[in-house]
Amino acid sequence: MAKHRLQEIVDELHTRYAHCDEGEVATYIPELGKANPKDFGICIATADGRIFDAGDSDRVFTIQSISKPLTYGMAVEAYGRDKVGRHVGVEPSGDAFNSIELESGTNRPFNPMVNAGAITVSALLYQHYGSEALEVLLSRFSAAAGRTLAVDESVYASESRTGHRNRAIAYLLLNFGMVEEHVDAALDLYFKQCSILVNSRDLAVMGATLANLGNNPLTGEEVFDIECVKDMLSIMFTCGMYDYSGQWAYRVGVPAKSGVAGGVLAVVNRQLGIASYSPPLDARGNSYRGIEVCVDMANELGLHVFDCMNEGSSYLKAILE
Ligand SMILES: NC(=O)CC[C@H](N)C(=O)O
Repeated sequence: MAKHRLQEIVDELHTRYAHCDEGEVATYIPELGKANPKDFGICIATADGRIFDAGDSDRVFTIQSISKPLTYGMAVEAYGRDKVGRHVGVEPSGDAFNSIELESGTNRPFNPMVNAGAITVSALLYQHYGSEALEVLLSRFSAAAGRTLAVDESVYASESRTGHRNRAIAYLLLNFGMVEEHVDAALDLYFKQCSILVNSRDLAVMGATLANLGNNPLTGEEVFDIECVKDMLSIMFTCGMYDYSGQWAYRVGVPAKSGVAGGVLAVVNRQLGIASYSPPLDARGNSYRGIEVCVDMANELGLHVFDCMNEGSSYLKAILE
């Protein structure tokens, strides 16, 4: 039987970038520095539950900032958009992910995709769920991935021991009333959510769950409320790749989120979850190969939301038939 076009493309892209050695593995969280820079996995999950993968797509790594859109969706679900909006904005910051800058006038973090915004969101979740927050979060992430996920205790301990900058950000947020008391518990939740172990396949299925309006296409489980999915994807589109978000929208043109362990998750609305894993990062903290793979895939499959091949998603629809 002929290879499916999506299997062909993941295989081609894996071969194309297999020997690329650009980028540096993150070491500011010491445990992340142990990653093998050669690890490289790509996975596509379709909104109707098919999987196409290549390379080390089963290799686990910590989700890091790719947790941020998921916790944001959970907070919007728990509190509603207005209340969450009083604590965190929706504007791209144009700054690095760990910037201490807050929005002038409101003192809110710019958006939930940078650390300041994500810590605020974790604080809201802690306030809502108390000591059960981690369990609630793990079960939601697991439902999105379609398998039981767990925290990598050594990455968590490593970040908790060295995360002074995030601690400073959290106390600044306390000073401005963006987070309330329990700062240390909120930070602990944030460090743990970043340390959840996933593989590229898990991320792709999470992406397919978002693409499929919040319903996991492999398990049939309703994971996220449809209104929250709209908010999650909007913010991933404008802010998901930090200070590369403008270029990403220009070159790839779909919502996405990266993490410092080397994961990238992209979503083609109603159609695909795309994930890659490659630990070496560029200067902005995005996986070097992850960006290249997504740029090429977007060009070759006409994924960009404004691509002329993408009229009514017809090109991809035909491939998916
Ligand atoms: N960009 C990232 O993935 C950052 C997440 C990391 N846990 C941090 O807070 O620094």
